[in-house]
Amino acid sequence: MIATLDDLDVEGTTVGVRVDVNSPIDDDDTLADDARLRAHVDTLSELLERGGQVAVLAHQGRPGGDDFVSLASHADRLSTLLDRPVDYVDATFSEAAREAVRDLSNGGCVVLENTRFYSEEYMEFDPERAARTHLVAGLEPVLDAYVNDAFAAAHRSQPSLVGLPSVLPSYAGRVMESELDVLGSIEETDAPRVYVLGGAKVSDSIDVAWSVLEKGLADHVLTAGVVGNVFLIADGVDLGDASSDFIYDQGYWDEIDRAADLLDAYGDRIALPRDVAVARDGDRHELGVNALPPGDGEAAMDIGESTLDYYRRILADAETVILNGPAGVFEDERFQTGTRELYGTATDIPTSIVGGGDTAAALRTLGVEGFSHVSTGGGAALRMLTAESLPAVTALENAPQRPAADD
Ligand SMILES: Nc1ncnc2c1ncn2[C@@H]1O[C@H](COP(=O)(O)OP(=O)(O)OP(=O)(O)O)[C@@H](O)[C@H]1O
Ligand SMILES: O=C(O)[C@H](O)COP(=O)(O)O
Repeated sequence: MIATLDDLDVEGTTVGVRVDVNSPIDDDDTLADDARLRAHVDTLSELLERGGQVAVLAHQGRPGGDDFVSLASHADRLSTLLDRPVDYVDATFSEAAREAVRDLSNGGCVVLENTRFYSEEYMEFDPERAARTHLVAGLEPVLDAYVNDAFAAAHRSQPSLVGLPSVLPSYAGRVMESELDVLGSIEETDAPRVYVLGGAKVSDSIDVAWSVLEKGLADHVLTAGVVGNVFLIADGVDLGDASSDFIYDQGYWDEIDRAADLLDAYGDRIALPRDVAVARDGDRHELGVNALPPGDGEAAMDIGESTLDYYRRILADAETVILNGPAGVFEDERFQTGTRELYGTATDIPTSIVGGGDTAAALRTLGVEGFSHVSTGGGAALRMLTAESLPAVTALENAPQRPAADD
């Protein structure tokens, strides 16, 4: 059983809140998109309005990446979104950070520096070992409680996610709570249950497909995007050099064998595209799989109309649909049809759940709305959709005794 903000006596309490604001970054190293920050406004406002003092912890990017930047601009943006002053300190657990946290008054908020500026935070530990890291030792003395709202990072076993809840009374924030409510009960959703796997993360999608087919969670798996292309090749279709080279360059060539094994084991429940769209003379041009390979240099960039008809027929009987990854290269207007139509059809199904940060952004751009739930998580959502536990969630479940709630 995980405690929530309803169980926390907030007034006068100093709370470390782990959020996931890992976002696209502009050339000047500042935040380019605030969607992930906006998701955490409810949790942070509630804590501040209930008289808490909040120290925000988060990572941004990965060491070596162009988006591995300070959280200064995140703090600025958060101040606007929360409509109150938000401090920022360029330290995470040093004396300067502790001083900034101790200086908070009730209703005060400080953003600490990118947790991954410290090497331990980019390692995976078991919770007990994570509790003995510098970050946890440095922050524990100035925090009374810990709130984890970072569902999108909950598949990582890193100190700020599993170490702090080992030593502090711990609670799920509002984002975490709602994600767990929906994604934690996939097994309880009504069947027939259809998984739609698109996008470009082929290995992850094949893992999900294995798991949900093996566990009997999926009545059908519909493939699209690069995932669909890999399954077509695994099924013996010649997609031509452009698509094959792309799959090879992305490091997914070995996945073709895994896809073939999956087709051998569960082929009757896996649906493959019946046609694809390529760019020909500058326009979208659809080709049935029997007409493949496409011309020189033509890559399969989207699913076509006959695939959409086929998938719509399967979806017509579904009670629950779980979707991850776009059906095509939605960044190019000519190849948005598959994603817009397939996801649009899914909104008519009683329970429709979307996972994947890029997918959520694509749907916003395409104006497709009306799902039962759009997850803030990419990798974390995928893992939950296979009904597997997440280390940061387990850490919350095992967190120590907590003080009584406000009333
Ligand atoms: N047929 C295709 N060929 C090449 N790329 C494709 C194709 N179909 C989809 N894509 C690409 O897949 C990418 C998105 O896939 P991805 O798996 O990263 O989505 P996601 O799961 O929503 O993301 P995340 O897990 O990062 O939140 C897009 O950039 C899109 O252009
Ligand atoms: O964007 C995400 O999926 C999360 O913030 C986790 O980031 P990571 O994959 O770099 O650990």
